[in-house]
Amino acid sequence: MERWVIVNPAAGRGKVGRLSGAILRAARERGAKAFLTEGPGHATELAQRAPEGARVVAVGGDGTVHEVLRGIAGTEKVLGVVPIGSGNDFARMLGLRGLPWPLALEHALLAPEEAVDLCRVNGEPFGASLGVGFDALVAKKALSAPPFLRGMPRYLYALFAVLKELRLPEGRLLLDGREVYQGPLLLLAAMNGPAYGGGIPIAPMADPQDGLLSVVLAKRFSRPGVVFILPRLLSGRHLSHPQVEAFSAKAVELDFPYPVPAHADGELLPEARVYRATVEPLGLKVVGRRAGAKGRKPLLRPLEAS
Ligand SMILES: Nc1ncnc2c1ncn2[C@@H]1O[C@H](COP(=O)(O)OP(=O)(O)OP(=O)(O)O)[C@@H](O)[C@H]1O
Repeated sequence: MERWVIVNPAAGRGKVGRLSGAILRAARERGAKAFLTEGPGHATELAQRAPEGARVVAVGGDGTVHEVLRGIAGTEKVLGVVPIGSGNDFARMLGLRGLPWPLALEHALLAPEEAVDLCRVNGEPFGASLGVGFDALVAKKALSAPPFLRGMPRYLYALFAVLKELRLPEGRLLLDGREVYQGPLLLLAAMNGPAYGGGIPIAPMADPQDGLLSVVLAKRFSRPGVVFILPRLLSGRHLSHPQVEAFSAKAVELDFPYPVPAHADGELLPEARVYRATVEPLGLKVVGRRAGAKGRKPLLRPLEAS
């Protein structure tokens, strides 16, 4: 089996760039082909070029994983991850965080494969998360924040800028073809894993092997309402809020009277009026780690057992 390692030097706010020489060397010493990405979209091209059945390891954060996933979804290639990004929610979903990179690389290259659900939105694959509405608006606003703001201050700036001009769209939500909501909508998250945005536990109940999307709907919120729910969201206590509802479904359709921003795995999608998300149960081969994690109940069944 061929092993390809795709390293994004821009991930982890430059950390991957500083380590890239050592990572490429370590990968090649273990018999893998190793590549540095040259810009956005390159990881997808490289992953597409890997031969059928290859193991393709993404070194970086969720953006890198997302790009590699776009290149391998629907094939027999296996996705491995060395999480060194600023957001590592896909790795978190697989129980892969906390290993120093040399061990994470060793694991990604050599550990047995498992399978998780493969999700798509408007045809585009995603690994851990889809967010429509407020959180995507904040991510979009962060792109145009003053350049001297970085990390958390950049997101706080974007959050308050979006809050200032908050206007909730009217949304209509259908789950498995049945309308479950029509009205003002702050955000909708359709999740394969429990967290997005670098560990925000928006859907603590999500299980990447249940063949379902875990859906969290935040309905009518005022500006102070958004500010007050944030600490509850950060500690996973938001689901009992009267304007928040949780569901699970195989198919999610959300439509609006005008285009509303959305992100998949933290990457902004082309803005659309209608978002349709689906799940292919256990449709993605990955190298996970939950089964072996210390003191943890195994959550990912080995491929043979499914
Ligand atoms: N060589 C490159 N130069 C600049 N950007 C690149 C390069 N290769 C990939 N990228 C882009 O880097 C972005 C960030 O990657 P990733 O999300 O993996 O890292 P991160 O540290 O979690 O970053 P962020 O927190 O900004 O999402 C991706 O959107 C990807 O398109």
